[in-house]
Amino acid sequence: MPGEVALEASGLRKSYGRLVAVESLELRVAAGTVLGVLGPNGAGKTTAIRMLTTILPPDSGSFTVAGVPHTRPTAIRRRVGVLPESAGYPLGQSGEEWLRYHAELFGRSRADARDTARRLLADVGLADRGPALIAGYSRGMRQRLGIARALVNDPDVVFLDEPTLGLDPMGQAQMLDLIGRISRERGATVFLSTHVLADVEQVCDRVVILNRGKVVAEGTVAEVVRQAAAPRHGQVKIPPELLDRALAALARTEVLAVANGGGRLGELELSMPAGLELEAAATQAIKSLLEAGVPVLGFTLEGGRLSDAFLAVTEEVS
Ligand SMILES: Nc1ncnc2c1ncn2[C@@H]1O[C@H](COP(=O)(O)OP(=O)(O)OP(=O)(O)O)[C@@H](O)[C@H]1O
Repeated sequence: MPGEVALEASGLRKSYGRLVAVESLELRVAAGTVLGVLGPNGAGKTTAIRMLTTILPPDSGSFTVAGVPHTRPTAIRRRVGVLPESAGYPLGQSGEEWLRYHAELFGRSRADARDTARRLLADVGLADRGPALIAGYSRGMRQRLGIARALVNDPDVVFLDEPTLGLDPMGQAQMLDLIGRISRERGATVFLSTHVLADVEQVCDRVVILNRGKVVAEGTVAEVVRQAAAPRHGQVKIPPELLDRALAALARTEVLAVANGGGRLGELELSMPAGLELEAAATQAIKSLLEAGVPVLGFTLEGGRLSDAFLAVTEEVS
């Protein structure tokens, strides 16, 4: 359903007693998007997922999932798949039995449920482990089984709460590959709650940063970095013997410079202050070096870092 809106929320709010967990959530997510939802601990990510999957009723506000309004929770549940933050698994069942059971819960016939279970096990790289007891699965295998379970009903929107938590690098890579495929091969929309900024940079089309229950930044990774007015970074290479002269020259500009590796390599790490045009800052730095008689042997500018943007939009109030 390209061009359609998969997820929309307006003024969504939830409090636990006096604590406001989600203050006023505004979202509009196009179908097929992999949306990364970032936020410090307690920002309201899990609460938002619980509301959008109809587990938790909001105090106020409204939302739609795959075009279905929140007033029809049963219809929404048929259209979503969820991998909860700490999913529990029946250790005494095999992966295939467990998936078959869930496929039957969604109304599939026994034969269809068995085929679905086997197909999904293959999709998540567990084809040969389907008959084995879940008790013997590694954490990464359990998480992939959890994704398979979230897909038994061919959902339009898949909610994943911290899916790479506790996985080793291989497990993380497999999980990220799987997340990308959910969008590419199934056309489903993914709501990915995570603390891992690198995961977002790798698989997400768009990002939302939540802080204290509110969206504080939204857009593509590049847009969020720009909106956040985070500092930008670069590196300059100069002859090591001219290090002091270079640092003195740069100290007269608005660019902050620090020598890498104690200065032996002649590499300086540059930090351009937020608010200063990147090109202007770079020009200023190079000009001041050349005017001081310091040859510039190399110069690179990095794209904005999501980690800096994250800190810039969350640190002043946390
Ligand atoms: N059942 C509950 N009862 C009371 N307070 C709760 C409950 N669930 C969450 N909270 C509080 O609501 C706030 C938001 O919690 P939530 O779990 O939604 O945040 P989160 O962004 O998912 O956090 P984390 O990244 O740590 O998982 C937190 O302050 C949390 O302590």
